[in-house]
Amino acid sequence: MSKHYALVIDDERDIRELLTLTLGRMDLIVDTAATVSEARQRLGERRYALCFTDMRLPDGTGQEIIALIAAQYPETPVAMITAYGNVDAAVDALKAGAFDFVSKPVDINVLRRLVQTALKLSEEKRSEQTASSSKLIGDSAPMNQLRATIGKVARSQAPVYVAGESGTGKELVARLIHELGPRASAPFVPVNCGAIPSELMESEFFGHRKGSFTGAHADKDGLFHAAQGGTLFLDEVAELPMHMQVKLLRVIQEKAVRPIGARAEIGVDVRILSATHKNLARLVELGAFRQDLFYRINVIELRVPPLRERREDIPQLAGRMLERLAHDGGGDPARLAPEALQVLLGYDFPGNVRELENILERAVALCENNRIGVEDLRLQPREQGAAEAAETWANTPTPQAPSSIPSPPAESRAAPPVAALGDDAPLRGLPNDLAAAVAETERAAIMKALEATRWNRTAAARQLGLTLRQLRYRLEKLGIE
Ligand SMILES: Nc1ncnc2c1ncn2[C@@H]1O[C@H](COP(=O)(O)OP(=O)(O)OP(=O)(O)O)[C@@H](O)[C@H]1O
Repeated sequence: MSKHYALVIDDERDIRELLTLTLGRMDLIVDTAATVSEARQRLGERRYALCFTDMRLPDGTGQEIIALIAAQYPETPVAMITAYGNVDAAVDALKAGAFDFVSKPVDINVLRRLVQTALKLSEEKRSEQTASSSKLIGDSAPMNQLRATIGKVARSQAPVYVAGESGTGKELVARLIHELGPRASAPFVPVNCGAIPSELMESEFFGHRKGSFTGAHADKDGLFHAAQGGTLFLDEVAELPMHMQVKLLRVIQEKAVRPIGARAEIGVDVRILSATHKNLARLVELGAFRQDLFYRINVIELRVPPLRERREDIPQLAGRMLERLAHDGGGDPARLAPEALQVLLGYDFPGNVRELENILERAVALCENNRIGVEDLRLQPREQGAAEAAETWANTPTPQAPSSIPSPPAESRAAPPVAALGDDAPLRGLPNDLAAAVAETERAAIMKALEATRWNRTAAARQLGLTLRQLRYRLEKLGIE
């Protein structure tokens, strides 16, 4: 049986020694920490089966430790060490998320039971995690090959660039690389580079010090800090503005960040994974993405194949998705009529696995007697969608389709204007009506694009000449689900 590690956090040496000795007799290997910051460091270094923490520590509280573990190492159960008879403290600890508490002086039998339960708990949580690793569904040759590659790259520390069309599962792949690697017990921090306003990017990535700019009311840690010891996943990396590309390159090279307003740099140990549905190499050729950064993040390239290149995965994917939908809704899984499956097998899925999910979710809501027929899929005969997706992939950026909503200039991207319509907008004179008319035209154009792309927002945004973030903003504003 493999050895289990426990972490004891207490500023009293006697307690640390006593617990080390006692837990050692229960076959646990014990590390100790006397402060919150030491504990943070230990936790980043290995995966613990169990953790004990005192309530009051020189630089913080046990509650902080519990919160940290719950957020970043959820598979590790924490027990609070409390003073004998201090019921309130014990209750507070449990409320804060501790799985149990031990009172001082420590009763060895109580401790033994606690350890047994904790180890069982930790095993259960771990197997839940492993189950999450098996989320990548599909037994086709390309998927099996992808799985094998993921296994290999997970062990390395090299940056990986995950390429593939929208909805193919790039984020899922990035999560697996993290979960199967040595950083699994540290955080996986996904960040959608297209969703952060350009002017906030530096602060989001590197953090800032209080007072370093208007609105910096308190110190803030950045995403690199949040991913310390773990993995930072830069999704939609092609959306990074040039000035951030330069800064990011520096951080990757120096392995250090300097929060805005800070004097000193802070060392960061973060593995970088990145992805985009765009053709990054092509963007480099076009001068829209820095070549040096491209080489840095693209040490290993992994391609996630579109669904139409692995149609044999469709039945299994659909089956598992219907089970999940039934589980969420609390009934039996819906069944696909053979003709409906046939239609799915022949469809090109421009929005890939995400689109299949959407189609099935809608079909489950529409179908009768839990049986999904062809009509419940609401698929129009043959679309050029897939051809379009593939073309974007090859020729990024695609020529913008004539659109009634032109893309706003870069500097206005943080807060897209309510509308930026052409001269043909139906203007009706009064200011109130104008706003309503603009909204109406905007809604019509968006709905048209969404329907044409089967509600694939990324593809719809592209068709409208908007970034995904701009489209999301408008959807929210117009109250479109
Ligand atoms: N092989 C797969 N098995 C199970 N689920 C999958 C698979 N591939 C994708 N999915 C699911 O499809 C959805 C889209 O996946 P994901 O967000 O990883 O795609 P993506 O390529 O990152 O998309 P985008 O480029 O739009 O960000 C998710 O709900 C994901 O769980």
